[in-house]
Amino acid sequence: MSKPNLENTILRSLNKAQHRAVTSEASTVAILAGPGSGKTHTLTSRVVWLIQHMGYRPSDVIVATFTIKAAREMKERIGKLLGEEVEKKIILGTFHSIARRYLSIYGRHIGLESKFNIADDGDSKAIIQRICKRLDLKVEPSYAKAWISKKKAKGTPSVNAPKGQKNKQQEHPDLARCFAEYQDHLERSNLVDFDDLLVKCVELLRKNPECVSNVQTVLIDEYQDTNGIQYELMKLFAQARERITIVGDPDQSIYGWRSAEVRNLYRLLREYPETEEVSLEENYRSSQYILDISLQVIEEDKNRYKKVLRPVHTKCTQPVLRSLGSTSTEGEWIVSEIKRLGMMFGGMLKNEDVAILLRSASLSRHIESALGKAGVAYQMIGGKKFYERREIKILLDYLRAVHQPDNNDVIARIINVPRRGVGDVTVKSLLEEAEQAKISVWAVLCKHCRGERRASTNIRANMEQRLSSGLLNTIFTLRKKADAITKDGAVTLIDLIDSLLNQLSFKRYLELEYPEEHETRWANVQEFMNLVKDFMRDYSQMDTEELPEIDNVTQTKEDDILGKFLANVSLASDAQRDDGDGDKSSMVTISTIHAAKGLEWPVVFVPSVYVGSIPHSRSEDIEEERRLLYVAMTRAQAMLYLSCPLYGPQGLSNKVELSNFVAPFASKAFAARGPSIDKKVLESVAKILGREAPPEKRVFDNLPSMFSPEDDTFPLSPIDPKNSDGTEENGEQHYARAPKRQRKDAEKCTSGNADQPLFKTYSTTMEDSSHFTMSSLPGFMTAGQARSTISASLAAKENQPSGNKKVAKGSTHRDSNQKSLLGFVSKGTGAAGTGPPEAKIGSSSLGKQLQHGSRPQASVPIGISGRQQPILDPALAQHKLGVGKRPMRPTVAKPGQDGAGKQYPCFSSSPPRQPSPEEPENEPTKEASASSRPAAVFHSTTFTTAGTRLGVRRPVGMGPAPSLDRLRKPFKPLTMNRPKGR
Ligand SMILES: Nc1ncnc2c1ncn2[C@@H]1O[C@H](COP(=O)(O)OP(=O)(O)OP(=O)(O)O)[C@@H](O)[C@H]1O
Repeated sequence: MSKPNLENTILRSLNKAQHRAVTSEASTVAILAGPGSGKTHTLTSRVVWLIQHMGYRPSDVIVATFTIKAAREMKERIGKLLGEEVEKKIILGTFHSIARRYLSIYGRHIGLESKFNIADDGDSKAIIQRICKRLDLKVEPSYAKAWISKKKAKGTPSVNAPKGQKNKQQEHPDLARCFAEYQDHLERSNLVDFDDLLVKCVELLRKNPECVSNVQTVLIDEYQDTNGIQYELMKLFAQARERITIVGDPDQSIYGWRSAEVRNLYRLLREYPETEEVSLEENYRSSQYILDISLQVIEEDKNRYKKVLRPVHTKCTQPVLRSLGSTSTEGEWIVSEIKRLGMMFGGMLKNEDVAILLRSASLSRHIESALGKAGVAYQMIGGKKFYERREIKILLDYLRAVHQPDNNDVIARIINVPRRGVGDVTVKSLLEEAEQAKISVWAVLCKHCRGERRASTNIRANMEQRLSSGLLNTIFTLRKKADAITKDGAVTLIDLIDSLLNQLSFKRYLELEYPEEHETRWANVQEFMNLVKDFMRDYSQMDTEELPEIDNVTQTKEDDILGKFLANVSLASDAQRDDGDGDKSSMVTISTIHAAKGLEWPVVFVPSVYVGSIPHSRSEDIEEERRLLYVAMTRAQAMLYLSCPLYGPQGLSNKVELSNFVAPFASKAFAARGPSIDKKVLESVAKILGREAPPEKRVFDNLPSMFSPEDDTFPLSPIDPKNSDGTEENGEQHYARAPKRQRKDAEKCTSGNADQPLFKTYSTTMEDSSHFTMSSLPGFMTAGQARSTISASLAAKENQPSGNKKVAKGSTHRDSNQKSLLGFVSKGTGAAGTGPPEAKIGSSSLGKQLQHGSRPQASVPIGISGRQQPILDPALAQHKLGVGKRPMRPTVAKPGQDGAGKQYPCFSSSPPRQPSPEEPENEPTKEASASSRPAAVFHSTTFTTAGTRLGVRRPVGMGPAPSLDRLRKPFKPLTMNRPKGR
């Protein structure tokens, strides 16, 4: 590309403020702007401008980024504009990589050999542990390591010469001693740790400014996250000409725990008073709704550096704050919403367009398991998949060994965990010995410990002793316990794992092995316990897995609970495994919020927005937590979903409250459920993403049968089991899972109080089938319904009045307060008003509503007190739909009706009917629309009956596929009116 052309290309892609920043001739330029305002874009353009237009040599330009990913992306963008040859000459990378480059070339000047090695985190930890032990220092090695690192990161004068500077440390004198010894060790070994890369580079450039005498300009990305030593380094890089450009956003400073200093911004403006400040005020990333709501969150921080941020995009859809009953329901809802969006956007939104951003990696388990169950591929950024985390792997290995000790690999992995002084050589010789004797390693160990085999040279007697008192005893004890596990719960899997944790002193083990992150790892262990609890609850209902008995074929009763648990885990982790060669682009991204910085996705979910999660219970800086939520929300381009369960991962003992960062405006600013997707939404999302909206016909044609186009599969007001019937025990069952036996649950529900929404606020055509004439169609009845119908039919023949009598089993008499099917038809009567109100999400409502398990259950009309009740009113029992009769055209909305009613993309199992002029009041009200459901699903019976093939079809006479707008016409009950509120 020729020079003027390139300049044009660059400048054309910029708005006015960006243009000013890119072409500024000031020595120091500070671009301070909000998320999505094009800071990175501007910085990249400035690099190109300075090289192309100002004629700087690429090798005289330093560009420092915060992450390797950001460096890579910037290289790519610059490479495209200037060519790879030019791009390669630019000194572009993270602070650490740039520092390493200088040290390897000029390190000799400060006594550093050019071939120095880098001590990684593990090396540093081991060195410090050895020092503390050797010198008997009275400090925790982990604390000492963190202390040393902090000292270095701050860039204090002591960092270069810690030895002998006794007055610098207020803390324990042993810390200073440890620091000095550690530094001494690194120097003797020609090692440089991560912090030293920066510290030594500062030392080099202070003493030898000529090393950077060529540097024309220095540009820094994500400036708000630089720490003290990085600030010093920036100044030293730029010392020859003092030309610096920084881009940053104080609202996105989220690395305080890594000694990042927001104060560096003020320091820069103070030390370089001539700095030209440019603010970028247009947000190109997010919809207006997303931006507005994110700003509401951050503006609560009254001490922040205020900036203007205007959306360039339209409102699009209102961000969602969804209330769910439990963390597992939350995971399931996210998956259902991802799938719904995929379908309703006709393939325009794919899995790779979705990110689930978590405050802490330990929250990922429910999400991972829901995605795994649904077969949705995902990738993790900023954290390992749950089952791959070290602490979880160890526990699973132990359980596997307990279950099947002859598994050599497992024994080899745990033989020295926790440390038992068994090295690789011993393990190798054990494996060889086992192989020669053709027995398992476990058997070899047992023989050694019983004295039946002589210790080989490598397996010394004292080691045998250690193994027998450690590994062998642990496994033996646990095996006994595992054998005692029974389904009745006298000894449970939880007891077994508790005992395992005790035997291994696992918490202590994590503290010693992972001094800096033992709390997170222990949180994962607790999460693992929750997983086991979930499994145990499910297990008690696992009778469905039994196979029917066959004559003369003996069955073995499967009561191996541990085995079943391990098999479940293996299957789940297999579903979660990255397919190495698979198409990574079709994966949903799960990321920590920290790791999502600087990135963007069309759709973003932020689960577990509750106090304790965000703000995090262990965080010391509440405003940094607020900024984290802000960063998460502003990653979203078109659609943003926040969610909050009633209870945290520990279940009923862990009731949570909506995060105070969103609570004050939750009810006004957020929608309570995912948006309806119509043509307008399709087009506005497409516009934001710069994509082509799919034709409506394609969307429509591809909707599968039994598909609900609305976010209505989960209740808007989840039932709080602790409030539902007063007994926590029941609640626990309720909360844990949607009970398998829906009848039982329905019975429970009928005894609730009318103030609380005992029923789910959603339903499907299938579940409400008993309210439709469809129930009377052949092949669409349960046995119970059939029995009731027959009885009802007989009763109708006898023309018996329903009366007020109590209903006996099998009787066709209705209870006095039970509405007949016709009762539902008559307007304003019956169950109207007893249904739950539309959920209002807010601090007051969240967590107070009742929660109803995780999956839809059959709803039962209020007043029907048990399964014996007739499902159909006698008068209607004889009502038949003529077989083969074509369903009529669904109700067409009248002009002036808004879209608040129900949508109609597919067909109900019930035949549609023509609008009736007598029934204007029966139009669903806004309230009713939440609880009535879209006629979005249909049953294959519809098609069988109508003599059509399976699949989404338009009824005869409907003409071409309706547009999505058309589909959004208010739902009208098809053959009868249902009371409001249901
Ligand atoms: N002038 C512009 N016109 C159109 N799109 C732009 C413009 N400037 C930036 N963008 C687009 O806006 C989005 C956000 O840009 P960028 O990532 O540079 O923002 P940022 O300020 O660095 O965001 P964050 O601080 O959140 O990381 C990108 O998709 C980018 O291509």
